[in-house]
Amino acid sequence: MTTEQVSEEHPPHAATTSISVHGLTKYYGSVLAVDGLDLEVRSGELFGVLGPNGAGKSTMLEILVGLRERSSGTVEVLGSDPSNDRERLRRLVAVQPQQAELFPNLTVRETLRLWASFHENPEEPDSVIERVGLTASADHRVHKLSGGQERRLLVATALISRPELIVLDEPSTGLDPNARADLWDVLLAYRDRGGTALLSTHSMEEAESLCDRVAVVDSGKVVACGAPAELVIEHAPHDVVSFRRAGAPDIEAVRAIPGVEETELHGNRVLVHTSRADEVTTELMSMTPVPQNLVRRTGGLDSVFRVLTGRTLDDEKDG
Ligand SMILES: Nc1ncnc2c1ncn2[C@@H]1O[C@H](COP(=O)(O)OP(=O)(O)OP(=O)(O)O)[C@@H](O)[C@H]1O
Repeated sequence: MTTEQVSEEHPPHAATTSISVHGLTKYYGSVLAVDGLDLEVRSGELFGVLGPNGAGKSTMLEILVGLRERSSGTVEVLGSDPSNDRERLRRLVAVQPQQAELFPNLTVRETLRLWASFHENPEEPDSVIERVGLTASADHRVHKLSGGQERRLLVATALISRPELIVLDEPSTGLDPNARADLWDVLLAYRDRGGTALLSTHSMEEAESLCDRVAVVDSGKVVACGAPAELVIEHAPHDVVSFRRAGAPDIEAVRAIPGVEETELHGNRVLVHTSRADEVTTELMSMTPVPQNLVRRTGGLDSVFRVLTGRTLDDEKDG
């Protein structure tokens, strides 16, 4: 694709920042859902908001696209305040909520023709169908599609308006690994054509595999922001060797193994942080009793989240 095609597809926005949020706060009655949140999304990036259930992700996205009023703070999306300039943003921003509804008896092509009719300068439905990998299913009715195909059709309904920005709330929840990978390819291709995407997720794998930059949120606040690899190097550079807590070797003996930097009890697991995972694993396996269900992994965004909040991405907000 040439540079001219890119700019034709998504005329560059004057600023290089697509979304700018400062001190965003949202109360539901006495519940503080978003707590002084700051965020900046650059044009042309795939930006992830990563956090556990209840962290305030959906609330934040809804405020950004003008579906919900904020309690305080400033928000600028593509140069507009979503509270005052909904009409303009409706033309430039496509939104995919957690639960979107399609008409089950329409075919894929009919669905996209219908969605195209809502917009002034839509894309050609067949071209979008091809881009999301649904050409072979173009005449299939929506109720016959697999979960992954349906999700790609939803993204297609968002792409049909040639949005400058696409906002997706947990786009791959409930999909199997292959369907997720297909969906990620569609989003990456959109980004490569010059589009900007903001998505929420509670999957560290999705954030690591898909996103250029990630804001890690907890209890309505950004606790870290950056490229996934940078966040891991900064906050969780060690490997983690973990094993079942029940029947584990004496924890003091584990701590005494050369190379063990830190040990942690988490749920029913013992977590051992080390930058010498080979030697530590060998030592652990020679102990009595032998650690059970031993797993070794390099630090990832889940470790970043745990280091910064003391909880895991699977924890509920008040869990
Ligand atoms: N309409 C509402 N009325 C009252 N409280 C709400 C409402 N919507 C969300 N909340 C509360 O606000 C907090 C943030 O919820 P929100 O749905 O924004 O988080 P989330 O990170 O998107 O979680 P999930 O992944 O479960 O959707 C939670 O404590 C939630 O219970």
